[in-house]
Amino acid sequence: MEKYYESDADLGDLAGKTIAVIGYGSQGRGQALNLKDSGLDVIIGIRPGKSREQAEKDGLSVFDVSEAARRADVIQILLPDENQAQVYKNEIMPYLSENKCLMFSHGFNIHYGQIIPPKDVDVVMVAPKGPGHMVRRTFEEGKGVPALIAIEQDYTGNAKKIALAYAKGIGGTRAVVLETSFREETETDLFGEQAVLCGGVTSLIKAGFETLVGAGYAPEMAYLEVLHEMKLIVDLIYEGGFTNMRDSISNTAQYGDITRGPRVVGKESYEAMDEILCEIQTGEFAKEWILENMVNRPVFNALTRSDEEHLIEEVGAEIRSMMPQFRKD
Ligand SMILES: NC(=O)C1=CN([C@@H]2O[C@H](COP(=O)(O)OP(=O)(O)OC[C@H]3O[C@@H](n4cnc5c(N)ncnc54)[C@H](OP(=O)(O)O)[C@@H]3O)[C@@H](O)[C@H]2O)C=CC1
Ligand SMILES: CC[C@](O)(C(C)=O)C(=O)O
Ligand SMILES: [Mg+2]
Ligand SMILES: [Mg+2]
Repeated sequence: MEKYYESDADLGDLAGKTIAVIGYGSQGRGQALNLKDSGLDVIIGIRPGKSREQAEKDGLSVFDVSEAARRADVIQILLPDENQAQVYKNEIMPYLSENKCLMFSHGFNIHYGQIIPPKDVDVVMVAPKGPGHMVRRTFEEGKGVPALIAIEQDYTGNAKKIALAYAKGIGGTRAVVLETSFREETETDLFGEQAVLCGGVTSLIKAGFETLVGAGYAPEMAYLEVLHEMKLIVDLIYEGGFTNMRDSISNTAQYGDITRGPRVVGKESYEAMDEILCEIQTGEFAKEWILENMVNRPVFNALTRSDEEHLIEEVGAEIRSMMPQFRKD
């Protein structure tokens, strides 16, 4: 894979260009503030509401989406994936004139054909591999979150330079920028969040918690054991891989880890992962998610509510309120 660092990217490639960040949520805010601090000309396209108020409070130039799209040379779409196609069609496409650059941080809408841009624009991706709040926090600490770039259309011949300059502007080249394709980013990102990072982890934590509480242990004990300590263990893996984590834990824990772990994530889990990946590759998941939004998200809402009401959330809120590190005041 091609890898890029600070010296491979030139902020000058965005000199004189206006970047419109469309949407001011997790990624929108993080990326826009970093771009501004990098000295680039950034404006925000957003509907009236909470996000718009926040962007104004942050001192950014704020416009309706269509006006921002009209003014911009680079249009970075950071709306929820499920809203992008409609906003694109009504408020962006009419202003997407020749030579502009259409940018994404996730390939869903391009890869699954929900947005089909005209041929006379660049279409690129700059996708930080981390939550938007961390994109901002890490940048403020003088570091960066790794990012992916992908080039879907290179009409101007400058698409890669623009993508690299943008990645530098948000701090990505301070870590590393990898070049991929829209397909590879979309499929791996969906798989990662469903099977491992979000779906896998929350299901694992819930299963451990329910097993301990079901066997009569105190919910507070179960929470500290399977949720609170999760971050401490994952931090060690993040910093230096499995070996680093295993250097830190007891030999008893390590023996339990390597002999019992594969029993928890066994054949059935591998089969489920294959199935989930297949649903992503065939577009079945994308179709399900698009249709779910068309009928006002009955499954999304019911399952979210049920998890919000889970005992682990109640116990967690109580325990965190006792710990100074979690107090917001
Ligand atoms: N969350 C993350 O960390 C990551 C996200 N991505 C990708 O980045 C993109 C943005 O995701 P994310 O940052 O999570 O999105 P959020 O849900 O956090 O924010 C979406 C923003 O879009 C605005 N918005 C929603 N609908 C409209 C509309 N119809 N017109 C105008 N503005 C609208 C929201 O404003 P309002 O307050 O008015 O609702 C909000 O400011 C997605 O493609 C996602 O896959 C990629 C990597 C990580
Ligand atoms: C892991 C979830 C994510 O893919 C991300 C923060 O990278 C997302 O879509 O939010
Ligand atoms: Mg992701
Ligand atoms: Mg994602």
